[in-house]
Amino acid sequence: MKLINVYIEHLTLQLNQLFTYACDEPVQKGCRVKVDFAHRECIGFVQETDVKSDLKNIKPVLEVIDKEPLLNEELLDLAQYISKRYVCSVISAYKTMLPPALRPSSTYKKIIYEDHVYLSSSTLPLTSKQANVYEEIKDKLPMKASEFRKLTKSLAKPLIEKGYVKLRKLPKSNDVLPSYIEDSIHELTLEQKNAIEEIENSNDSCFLLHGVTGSGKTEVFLHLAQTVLKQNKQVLFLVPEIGLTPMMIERVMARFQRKVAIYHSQLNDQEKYEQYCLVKDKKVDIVIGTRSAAFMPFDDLGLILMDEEHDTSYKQDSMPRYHTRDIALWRAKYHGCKVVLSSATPSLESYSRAYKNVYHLVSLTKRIYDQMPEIHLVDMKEERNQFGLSQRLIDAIQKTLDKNDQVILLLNRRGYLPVVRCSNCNEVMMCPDCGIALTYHKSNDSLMCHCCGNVYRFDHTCPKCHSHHFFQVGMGTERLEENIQMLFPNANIVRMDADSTKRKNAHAKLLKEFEQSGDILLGTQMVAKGLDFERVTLVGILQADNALIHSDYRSCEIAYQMLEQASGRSGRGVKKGDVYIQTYDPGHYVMQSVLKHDYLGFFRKEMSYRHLGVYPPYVFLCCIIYSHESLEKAMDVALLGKQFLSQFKVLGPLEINMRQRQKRVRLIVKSKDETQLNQTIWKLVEYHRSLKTNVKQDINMYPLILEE
Ligand SMILES: Nc1ncnc2c1ncn2[C@@H]1O[C@H](COP(=O)(O)OP(=O)(O)OP(=O)(O)O)[C@@H](O)[C@H]1O
Ligand SMILES: [Zn+2]
Repeated sequence: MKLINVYIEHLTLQLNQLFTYACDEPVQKGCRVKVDFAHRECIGFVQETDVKSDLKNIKPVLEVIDKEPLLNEELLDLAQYISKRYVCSVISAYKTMLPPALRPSSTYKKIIYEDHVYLSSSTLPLTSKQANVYEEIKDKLPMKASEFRKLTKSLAKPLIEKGYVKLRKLPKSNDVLPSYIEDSIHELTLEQKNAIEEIENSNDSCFLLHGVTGSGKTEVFLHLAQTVLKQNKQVLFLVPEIGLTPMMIERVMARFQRKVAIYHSQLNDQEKYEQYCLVKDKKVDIVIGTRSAAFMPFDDLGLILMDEEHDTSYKQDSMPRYHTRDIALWRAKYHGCKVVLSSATPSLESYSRAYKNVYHLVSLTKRIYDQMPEIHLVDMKEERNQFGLSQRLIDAIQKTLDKNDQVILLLNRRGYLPVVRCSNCNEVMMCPDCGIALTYHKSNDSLMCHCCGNVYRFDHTCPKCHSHHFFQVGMGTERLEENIQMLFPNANIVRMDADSTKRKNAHAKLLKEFEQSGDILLGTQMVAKGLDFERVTLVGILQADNALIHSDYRSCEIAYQMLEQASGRSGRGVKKGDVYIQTYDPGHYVMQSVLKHDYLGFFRKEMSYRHLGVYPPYVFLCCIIYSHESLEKAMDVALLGKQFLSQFKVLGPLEINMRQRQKRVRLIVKSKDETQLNQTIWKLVEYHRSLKTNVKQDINMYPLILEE
């Protein structure tokens, strides 16, 4: 009997502990096996084969699930890197990397297959009717069996039985691609040409393409991709959010006129599996997708393009809490290819790396039509607020609609009322699990917690004093839509937020609708990103200060990025654009930097604050959250953790919002030395296990956002 070592997923286990089983079938590293673990059937992931062991009573493997490894050598190595860097289990990395249908979980889902009909040959006699149909259909094969039956009706069966056609099972397929559109070929601007040459002629491997909004970065991407595709290598286009995939897909398909693989969270399990196989079986050489697309099984990657590299969606906020940029850099190194990170508002981390020549900085300083939109800071202290809008913004909207141009309005808060407060007793409706105010959603007449997502029925009665009256203060996108429709009854309004885009392909549909017949697109930060509509000449940003109020160390960076990106949607074509930003704090350096489109000024100022406050990019952070139903217990264990980490500067323990009725306490660890931090956190995991406590310890290495 041969022995193998497998990873098993189990909560109480030490991270990455290996277990030995016996297996007489041939099995390779990276295959799944079914094993008996603690009297339960579990899925194990083979890590080592031909193992020697003196252990007695080694149990046999119950079943070998995969004949071939699910992950190639590169991805197996990548999982080790993720585990090490983010202090998580290798198996959690496998889970993230694989499409759900192949995940090493205990209840793995079956892939759905369907019959396809192939041409075969036979000498058995056919009736004339059968022969006629056979002649007709012969050239159209192969096709799906369901289609075949529709075409041949009662003759399907005899044709199959007599062996003229054969059935074969293939994974069920759904086409997720839009149809091709025409490409618009532009002559490159001088800056674009220089950028492309600089990247292609350089021996460096990582580039930061910093170009102002509307400077044609995507065109640079397409040219770089073209060169690599000609060498028969693969290209990966990463975008931060599903909302940005439709445009990228359209532009890439228009340019290269070929099938691409798409990967994002709105695909169902079957579709994900299919897209995964397209890459695995080398049927496509272009992949477009969000975070998880970074794990596609490429075998000859020639280029990675990461659009809007500053976007925080690139970091996964559940285990493994990886950042897509790290994955991109790791894979590029493995394949010996280039990575281009691009943004009009790079993250401070990336820009400072470019500053120090770790990344090669390439800049596009001008828009294609060379006019940045004009920013108007609207001081709301001096304005009458009508339905959340200032008169100046209302006038600007009217003027824009009169010209038959389009408007984008950003309000980064969804729902109808952000806080529901009883006007009799002042009671605020709260989420019992999270302890934060619930948002009223009018469309389904219910209250929703934007932290845990729970929805509560709302009978418009105060649970404390039974009054039926509530204050109507504040507004989310749902209410804004209502208000705007009232102010501009003839305008065609499209709303885009998490609620209106739940359904599959909703982003693409809403954007198409806006492009073809919309006057006003309003929504949350989704409308601030990447959109490229040349008729948009006005952007209005409401409650712009919201983003600044958070106490997070990165709030100002995120606020600046959102405001500058949203502004960047205005006046991208020949016509000049305007932007109205409604704020109570027009003097704030974030507002002043946006006013002048001054990224560098913002960068310098923000860096000086980070230096003073000792925050990234000057140090590395780790955020640790202890959760338990008892606050005291969570506190006690957090304090032990803090003691264990005494060589570092540690902030906390601090109580933060609870979740699922669990009290939560947070530590923030700062270190100038990345390796030392990583090694110590690994030791902390062991230390925590040795405490044998039921307080949960949750580790987030290099967190982007601390406030949860
Ligand atoms: N050389 C060119 N000549 C004319 N139009 C161009 C040229 N290059 C790009 N464009 C067009 O300019 C518009 C803006 O380009 P693109 O979307 O690539 O900007 P971007 O730099 O990615 O902006 P953002 O960061 O705001 O997303 C697009 O509609 C694109 O088709
Ligand atoms: Zn909640």
